[in-house]
Amino acid sequence: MSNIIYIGYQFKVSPLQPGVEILIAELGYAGFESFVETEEGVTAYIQKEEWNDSILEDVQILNSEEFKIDYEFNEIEQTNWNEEWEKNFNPIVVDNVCAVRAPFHEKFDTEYDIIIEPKMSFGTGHHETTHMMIQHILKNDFANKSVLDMGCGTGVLAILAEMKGAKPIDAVDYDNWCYLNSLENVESNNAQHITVIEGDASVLLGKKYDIIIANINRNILLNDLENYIACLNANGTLFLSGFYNDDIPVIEAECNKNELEFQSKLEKNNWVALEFNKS
Ligand SMILES: C[S@@+](CC[C@H](N)C(=O)[O-])C[C@H]1O[C@@H](n2cnc3c(N)ncnc32)[C@H](O)[C@@H]1O
Repeated sequence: MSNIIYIGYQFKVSPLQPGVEILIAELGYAGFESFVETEEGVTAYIQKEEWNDSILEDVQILNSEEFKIDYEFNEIEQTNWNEEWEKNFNPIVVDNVCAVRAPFHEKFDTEYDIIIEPKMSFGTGHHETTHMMIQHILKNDFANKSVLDMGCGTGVLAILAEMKGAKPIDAVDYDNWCYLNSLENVESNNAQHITVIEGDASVLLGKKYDIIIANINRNILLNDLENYIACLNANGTLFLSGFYNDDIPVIEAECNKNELEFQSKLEKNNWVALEFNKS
């Protein structure tokens, strides 16, 4: 881990809001792993091997009449990521009920208290989509339900599902960092019913679940939805996030095609999290 090379990009954004918020969301989906807000915008870090020039083209597309993005970059060898994280990761509490924090934060007086080891996997609860998926899980009955958390990141959603009584739970991510970080977080939270699996939709063949949670992105979801739905038991529930309001028609059409019925929607800063049921 100590010799992973990261490229740090310093983005200047004007005006800061909503520019920084939109930029962080986009960079997260493009593969950047951590963000430090600065007075001028944000510094974002990506593993050198994940880098490709088309990412900056995507960022340029974000330039609009409302805000402008300039950037500079420097290559850094990251040796103590935790130090950065400790300086910048604030705990969050969702709906006064569920805290997501690092081990070095003080414990909250909440019904659910999730500890995320300070690494770089997506899923600290700060992103709108994670936040809304936590809200969906909090609102629904998970007791004794078998659950798949597809694209588990830190494993935060699988851990909350277990805290709500779900079992057994599979937490799947194709990224080795996320796989390792989820394993660590499952242990830190003393979760007993979660199996962490490194892989993509191909590992789902022949599996069955009562509830599937997938917070990934529009294109992966459209590509893999059929595989997820094939694993969903009759009367099962599918929660999807990682896309915007504008993407709902195409996601909903794909779900309807596979006999899923729309149930509910959460929305935050134009990101959405949908609930479907299988008849
Ligand atoms: C937006 S993050 C969500 C993380 C976490 N579930 C949350 O809600 O915060 C999406 C995760 O999906 C993983 N992912 C992306 N494409 C995938 C695929 N085809 N199969 C499995 N995991 C994938 C990424 O590595 C990333 O950890």
